[in-house]
Amino acid sequence: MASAALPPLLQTQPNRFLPPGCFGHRTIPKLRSSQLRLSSLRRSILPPPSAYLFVGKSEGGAAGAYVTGQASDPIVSDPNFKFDDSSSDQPQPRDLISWGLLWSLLLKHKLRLGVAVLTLIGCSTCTLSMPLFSGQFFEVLVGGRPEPLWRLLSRIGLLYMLEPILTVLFVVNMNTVWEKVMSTLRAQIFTRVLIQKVEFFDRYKVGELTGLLTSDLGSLKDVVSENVSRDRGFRALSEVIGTICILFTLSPELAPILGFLMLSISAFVAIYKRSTVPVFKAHGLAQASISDCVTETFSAIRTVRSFGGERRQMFMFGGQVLSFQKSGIKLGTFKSINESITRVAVYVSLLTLYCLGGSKVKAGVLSVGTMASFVGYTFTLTFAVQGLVNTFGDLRGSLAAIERINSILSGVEIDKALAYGLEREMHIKGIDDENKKLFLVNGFDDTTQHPNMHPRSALKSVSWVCDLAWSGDICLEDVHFSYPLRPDVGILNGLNLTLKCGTVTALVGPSGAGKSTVVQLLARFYEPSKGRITVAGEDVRTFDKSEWARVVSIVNQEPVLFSVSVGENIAYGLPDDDVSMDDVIKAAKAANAHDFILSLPQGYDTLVGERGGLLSGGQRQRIAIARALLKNAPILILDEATSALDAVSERLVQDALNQLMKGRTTLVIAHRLSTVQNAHRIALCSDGQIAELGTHSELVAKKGLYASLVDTQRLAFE
Ligand SMILES: Nc1ncnc2c1ncn2[C@@H]1O[C@H](COP(=O)(O)OP(=O)(O)OP(=O)(O)O)[C@@H](O)[C@H]1O
Repeated sequence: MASAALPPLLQTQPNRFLPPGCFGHRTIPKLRSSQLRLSSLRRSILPPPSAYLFVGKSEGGAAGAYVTGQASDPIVSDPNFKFDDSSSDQPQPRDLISWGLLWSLLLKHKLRLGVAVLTLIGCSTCTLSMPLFSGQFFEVLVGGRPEPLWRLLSRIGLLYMLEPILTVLFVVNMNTVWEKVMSTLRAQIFTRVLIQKVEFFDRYKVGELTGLLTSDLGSLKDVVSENVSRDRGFRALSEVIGTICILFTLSPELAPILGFLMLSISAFVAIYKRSTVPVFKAHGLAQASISDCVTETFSAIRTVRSFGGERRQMFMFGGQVLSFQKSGIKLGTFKSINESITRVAVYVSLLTLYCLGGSKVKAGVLSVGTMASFVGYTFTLTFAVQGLVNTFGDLRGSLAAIERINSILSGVEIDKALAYGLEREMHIKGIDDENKKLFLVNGFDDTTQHPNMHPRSALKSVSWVCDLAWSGDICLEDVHFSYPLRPDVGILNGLNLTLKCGTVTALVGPSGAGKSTVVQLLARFYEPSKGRITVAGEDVRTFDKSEWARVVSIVNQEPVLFSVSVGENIAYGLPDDDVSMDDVIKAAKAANAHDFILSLPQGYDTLVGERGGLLSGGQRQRIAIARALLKNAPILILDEATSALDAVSERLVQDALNQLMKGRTTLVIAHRLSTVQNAHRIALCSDGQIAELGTHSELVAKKGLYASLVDTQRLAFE
């Protein structure tokens, strides 16, 4: 099909294939006051403003043009386009968080940064002037300075007034800039995790990923927000530099003593820097495993209870707490050694200063005032150097956190078909608010920020995927597949299966045969390693994944609900649209869920608890069906959707499913063969292939594996 003949991506068109009673998401009216607001569920990630008109060239010379400003999607298709995710379009891994990136994010707040720098100079100048005024004060007292005392005191008073005002301005501005930078980083890292391939989530635990966004980014945040006080961070640095300059001006002979102090401390800091990295790293990892253990324990609390696993979980948690404690103590020891060495260096310097300076004052070479200033500056330097060392410690922790984030997220596991589709949508569905700006960062990530340069800009137009799915068969052609984490184990070995349009195909077979794997491939959580999946003859890889997600609905044994209200869970069927309450109720009625929802304490506003834990299995299932009804996708996958239910719930859910299946291309996976005997076709999957195919009676008559499975189940029932 030529892309030019395709309907524009944004064109609002009623779906001619909609079964009666279902809801086309393009035609849902705008949000009214009585409608659900889904702001808590909706998040947007948006493109660079510069990207509204561009022409790109994919790697390997595949040309692709993409003009988003015209509310259409004439993505030029390249007949030679290769669907190889693994080779040519893989960018070289590079650090996700780099100094360059942080700098470019900071520069987005030039004005505030400018104010922060000026106020930093101002308050540091005030601080640095104080010992000088103390010296003058002593000079006036001993009569070495002819200035009246009140004039000097009024100048000191002005200084004392200015310093806190400038400090407030510095802290507020610096903090605001950093908070904004951190929000952008958080949003970008969240997005980066979100668009990883599914195997990434097989590899990393939720706790580890949570740790990236909480503790790791937290330590990066602290490096500035915890270091804006007087004796830390930039102020400490400016005070160290300023103090040394003043000391050299006041007394070129005494200043080298303090210079030596600085050198020795800097040398220590350098050694400290090298030696504490592994300790910080271990500390961060220990913290991540604590959060991992907490997440796992509490999310599986019922399993823990039912097995009496509390003691085991306690010991597991205790072990992790102890290793966190161990690394924390080690870290503390490093810090204390550092502090002591700093202090020793300062005390030695002070003592030297008293000896040398005292003798110079006695000899009349140095005034009492200058000597008093010198002592004052030594203390200023003491605090500033200590603060600087602490800041270096925090910086070390942050560098270790950045290293952790980079080591997890700088790989090349981005699901490019998903990222590209998401990005393309963001070009179109702009939301002009602060939320959008969080994701609008030029140059943050090559893969997601420059769709014009993306090899996938050569993908064909996607706007007709829905039409194809409503009208064409789905074919799995010679599909081979191994899970990325177990590449040597072949799960599907040349599987061929056609899901005829608008009919129900059941996939049955022994446990481990690969039935759910077929579902994962149809949902495009993974792509086949060989062979292809087509819709009306088109390879599904020609469509971006976010568009494909709109045409496939999955209802499985354990539907996951979000911890929001019942209504919002149903409306999640169309997460990007404003869904009216009427449509939610219609979907709930069709799913046999309306009556029980009304009996809940707050009806559609009742919160369902974490993962829907406040509802029964059957209720959760019917809400999931209502959600799928609202989604109105042409392809429906039911993966053991009723297997966990009792007889009454099963009947209610089955009625709802019958409603949902009408007119859709449906794949049903079930162990209980009685639930699929009315399917138009039954495919028996064995060893990653379709071994038998036909209607129930055909397969029973064949007396093959299916017939023996039926017999086994009948015997078990009797
Ligand atoms: N994410 C994964 N990574 C690695 N291997 C996996 C993964 N998921 C499933 N497998 C393996 O793939 C094989 C097929 O699993 P699949 O879930 O498709 O079987 P099934 O036919 O649906 O089984 P059942 O009827 O018991 O649900 C199994 O051996 C399983 O261990």
